[in-house]
Amino acid sequence: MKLPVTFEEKMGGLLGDEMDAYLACYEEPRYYGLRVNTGKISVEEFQKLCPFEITPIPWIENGFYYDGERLSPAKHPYYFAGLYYLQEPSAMTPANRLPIEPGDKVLDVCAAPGGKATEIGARLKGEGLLVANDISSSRAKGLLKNIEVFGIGNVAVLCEEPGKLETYFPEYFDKILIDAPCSGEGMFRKDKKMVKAWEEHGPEYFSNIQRNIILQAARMLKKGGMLLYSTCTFDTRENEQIIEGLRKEYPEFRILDICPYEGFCSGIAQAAMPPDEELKKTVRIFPHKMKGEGHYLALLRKGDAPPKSCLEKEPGPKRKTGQKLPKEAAAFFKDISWEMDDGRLELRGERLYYMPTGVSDVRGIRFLRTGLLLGELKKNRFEPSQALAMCLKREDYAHTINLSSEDERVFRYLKGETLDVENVEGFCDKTWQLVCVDGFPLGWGKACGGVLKNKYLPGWRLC
Ligand SMILES: C[S@@+](CC[C@H](N)C(=O)[O-])C[C@H]1O[C@@H](n2cnc3c(N)ncnc32)[C@H](O)[C@@H]1O
Repeated sequence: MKLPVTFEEKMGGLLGDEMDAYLACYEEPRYYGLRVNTGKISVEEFQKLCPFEITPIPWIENGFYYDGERLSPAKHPYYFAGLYYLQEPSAMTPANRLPIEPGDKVLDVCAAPGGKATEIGARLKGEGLLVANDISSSRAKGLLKNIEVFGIGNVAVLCEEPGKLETYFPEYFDKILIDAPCSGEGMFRKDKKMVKAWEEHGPEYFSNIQRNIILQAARMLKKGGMLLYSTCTFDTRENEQIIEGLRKEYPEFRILDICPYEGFCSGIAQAAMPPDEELKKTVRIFPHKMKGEGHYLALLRKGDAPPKSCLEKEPGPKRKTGQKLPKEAAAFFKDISWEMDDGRLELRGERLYYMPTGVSDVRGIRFLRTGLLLGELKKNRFEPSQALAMCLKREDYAHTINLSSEDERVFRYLKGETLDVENVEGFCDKTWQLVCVDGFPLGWGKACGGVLKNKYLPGWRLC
């Protein structure tokens, strides 16, 4: 693979004797990874169920390698059921090493398409709040879809400049993840187009953006909160020097140790002026040292106090919009076993939402979604949403049609076709049916005279 000369010179300076081993990696195939959605299934259960070969990624409890040259896990029904996300192994590390607790308020500043936000959402276990933001509205649409497929309902998906966000969320979040836009040097093997992009916009260009984002994020973090900064590039201007810039501006930020793995390399103390030994606590992932394409990560705490779990001690602003379940929806929700808090219901036009606790008013911010869209009120009836289907467990809803992943009707359902379901266990005429694959919800159908009218979201259908 042809690499830019200036890039090779720089890497030679960074790696010294290891440069030959690093360059040899470009002759090897790239790594493919799959991350289990622990919000839907345990790792053990998934390993039993998984129909193709996977091998554990040693530093990520819910991460696995698969042979991406031979297999297409994105075409399997379990992917549509949100049981896993496909992600390059080293890119799994930032969200994995940010300690998330259910109940935290977490901001993912640069979240699209959701590789880290989906993991954060799974680890919140439905408690607390995930604010997933991306400046690009087209990328934020993909982010929303991935969050919905994963069944994450305690969420706000925003599409805003971090500089504007900070006026709404001063010292608001317990945890913040910045997976910064970067020159992508760790992506060269995975995607050759990244080399050309690097030549157009290199480390100098991105470091200016990163400097601003990290300072804006710092102001949105509570005292005692944790911030994880990551890139998929090797240049010190985008990595250690960004951390150093933050600490010069806000000396209360302390660098924390990151849960180790034998293949991790230390950050580079000499990248700072004067050299800063603390930077050695930050982590570099190089492809010649471990089976991942390349990443940098730094974990920091703002001040000393431990972060407060926001929910019990500090309930969010009381919302005035809470209301009783509209009568059109009440009949439908009798079949759902959730205990719902009426105070969290919000009707906007015809759309009914279930709001997370602790979310502040986001009027004035560009957003794609706040809360879980439950469904829409039509003339005297209620249509449940795709997002609701993905949030449910099979046992949460009274009427389910469960098909085996080997049943060809699963693929026909995903393509949007009407299905013959009269002989399927659980079939019940004239009701909304939750269609499941091996017990995991895929979407809705409406039973009518022995057939199932397909209500799988048109934009998600298999082509
Ligand atoms: C490395 S990607 C994020 C990948 C994502 N975290 C994931 O794991 O799927 C960086 C993202 O930052 C977004 N971005 C670029 N400039 C930004 C800014 N100033 N504020 C917020 N997001 C920005 C880009 O649109 C891009 O989606």
